[in-house]
Amino acid sequence: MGPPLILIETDGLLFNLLDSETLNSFAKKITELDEMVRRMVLEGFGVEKYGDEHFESTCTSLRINKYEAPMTNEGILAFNPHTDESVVTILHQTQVRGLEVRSNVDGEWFNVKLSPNSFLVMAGDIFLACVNGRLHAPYHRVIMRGTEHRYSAVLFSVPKAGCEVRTREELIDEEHPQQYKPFDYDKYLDFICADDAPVAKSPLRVFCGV
Ligand SMILES: O=C(O)CCC(=O)C(=O)O
Ligand SMILES: [Fe+2]
Repeated sequence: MGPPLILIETDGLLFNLLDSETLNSFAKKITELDEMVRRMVLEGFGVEKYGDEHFESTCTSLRINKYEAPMTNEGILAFNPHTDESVVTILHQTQVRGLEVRSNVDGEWFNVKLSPNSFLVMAGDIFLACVNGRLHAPYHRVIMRGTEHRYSAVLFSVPKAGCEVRTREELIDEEHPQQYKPFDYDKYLDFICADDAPVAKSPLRVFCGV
């Protein structure tokens, strides 16, 4: 279950998304942030030499989500728990909170409190596969409460259609045995979108775990 895709106004930053010039410059800025983060991670793992190849094989897309106000203070699940099938996800939410991330330590869900001018950067399944599982792709969901609609803007970097995803050899060694077999991104999307897709904390592991 996901929220409807919309292009609509709201308060603050996202208000201007109706205006295509602002939308373009907003998308450009967060695309730059996405690129910077990805370069830093590749550098951090000492595989920056793959940067050009990596960027040539990926693209980005921006999605604006609207969540209807549930008109109750009981938490309503508005987006099922999942990890993103992206390389990197960059998320901005308006003043209505709702995003929750599950702690890797004790499994507790905690509310993400972003200041109005900040963005949340998360690794997705694809980055995990590229670096042999040596990043954490957070399990997250959206819980709605109260009388206000919620909006979020999310930039996903993803492999281009038909691109193979594989772990960089330099990141596989005795201490870090290979975690994922190479796979075709489109086939992974088919797998997670299928009616009988497994409900798993890491569908990637089910799909191509070694
Ligand atoms: O709207 C949000 O805060 C989360 C959206 C999300 O997780 C997604 O689009 O993958
Ligand atoms: Fe997500």
